[in-house]
Amino acid sequence: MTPDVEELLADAHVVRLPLVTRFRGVIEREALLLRGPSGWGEFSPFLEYDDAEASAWLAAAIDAAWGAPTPVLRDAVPVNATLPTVPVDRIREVLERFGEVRTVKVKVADAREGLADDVARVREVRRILGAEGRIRVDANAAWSVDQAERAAHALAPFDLEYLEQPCTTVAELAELRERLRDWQLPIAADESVRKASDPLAVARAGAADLLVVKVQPLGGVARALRIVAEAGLPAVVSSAIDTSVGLAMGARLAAALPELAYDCGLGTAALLAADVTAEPLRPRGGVIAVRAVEPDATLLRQHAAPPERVAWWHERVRRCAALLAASTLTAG
Ligand SMILES: O=C(O)CCC(=O)C1=CC=C[C@@H](O)[C@@H]1C(=O)O
Ligand SMILES: [Mg+2]
Repeated sequence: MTPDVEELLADAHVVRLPLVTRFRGVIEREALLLRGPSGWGEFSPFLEYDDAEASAWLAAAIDAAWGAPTPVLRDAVPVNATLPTVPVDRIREVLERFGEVRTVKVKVADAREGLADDVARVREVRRILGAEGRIRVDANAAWSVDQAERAAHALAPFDLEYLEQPCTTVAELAELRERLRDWQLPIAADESVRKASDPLAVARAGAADLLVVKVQPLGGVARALRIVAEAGLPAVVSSAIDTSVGLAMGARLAAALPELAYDCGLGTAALLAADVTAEPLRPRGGVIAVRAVEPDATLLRQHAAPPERVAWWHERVRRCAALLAASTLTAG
């Protein structure tokens, strides 16, 4: 059932949550939460995204709040810690927020820094985790093929689990994968899946060893499951720095995947200084639970975005809903 826009906005709440540290250049996260007959959904495309891109995120929120829930195969999902580009002396404090995790994703290739900063951060994470820990790095498409190859060499002593979206294009990823063939350093595709007009192109080109999948940009759990199945590659479910409502959507996807070989990037409630529920989906013992999340009315009020931002989000929902009505994305 596809609700009309008035139904979508009938029980919608716009929140603005502080982060504990800068991430993607922001220190606050805005999200619109909406309630339908199946529960709560989150609509939180980043502010700079255009309506065409944001409308897939709305389809995911509608799927969560109005759709039939997908059957799940597990009740907990192992997660990684996510380390933003903080100075080395803050690493321990940020990682402690995630509790006991065996895997850390380190953000690298920040435009304000150089490779030496990335190496220093990864070295410190390896020191903290010990030899058994797993470390992956995420360059958010910032490197050229040469830069990525150089970084792979510089980071080799720290035994990386994989390199996430080192370069922008599928062709670049394919070339890098070829150059790293003897290194046994897998390449994960993130932006090449979630921002691509064809999310399967990267798999078809043999340009990645695994996919990072996010429920909102892929248009919902069912659509993400189909993409993973058709790609035929291992998948890591990750958040978009969601509130606990969005993380519950991610946990449902992770819990529905037939195989889950990697820890998922769903521990990010630990990066929020506030959440919409008194029981956030924060990692405990290296996992998050697979369960529904009900926002707390007091917290929704306490973290309500200013009226002009609420109006902005409502308009965005209206425009995206119009786009969805004209497309086939909500058809399943
Ligand atoms: O995967 C994780 O560990 C957490 C999520 C995460 O890193 C991201 C969430 C949202 C936007 C992105 O910049 C970033 C990513 O690229 O994976
Ligand atoms: Mg990424």
